[in-house]
Amino acid sequence: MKNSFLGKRIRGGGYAMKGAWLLLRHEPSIQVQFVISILVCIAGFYFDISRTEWIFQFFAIGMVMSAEGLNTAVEAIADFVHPDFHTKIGHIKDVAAGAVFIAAIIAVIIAVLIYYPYLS
Ligand SMILES: Nc1ncnc2c1ncn2[C@@H]1O[C@H](COP(=O)(O)OP(=O)(O)OP(=O)(O)O)[C@@H](O)[C@H]1O
Repeated sequence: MKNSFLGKRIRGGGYAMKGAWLLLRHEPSIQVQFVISILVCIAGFYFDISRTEWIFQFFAIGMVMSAEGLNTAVEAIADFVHPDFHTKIGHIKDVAAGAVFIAAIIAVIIAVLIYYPYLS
């Protein structure tokens, strides 16, 4: 079982859950995004948004938090392979942060499209 296909998949899932817990426990940006996610979910229940709106909302939350997690991993790799200042490392980190920025902008647009009709 330990080295079977299923055993490896289950172990991989365990490592992934450990990684998600580490992000939530130690990354301030992920913690902020998690709190914002809870708040928009409360807003979703309050305004009784539709099933489709919930799908887009969860998609936006997943997109931003996944991008942030990958950005954290890129930053950690960059600092590990090259702890000193280097323009290339700066460029790599900026690009990774840019991916989070794009996801966040799209999430804000989705939030406006969902909640504007309920607020106007
Ligand atoms: N080793 C480096 N060499 C060159 N520029 C760097 C280096 N480290 C950071 N920078 C620059 O500083 C910016 C911020 O990097 P940093 O690693 O501090 O990320 P951060 O966004 O502050 O994330 P966190 O708060 O999670 O540490 C980078 O986007 C990059 O422009």
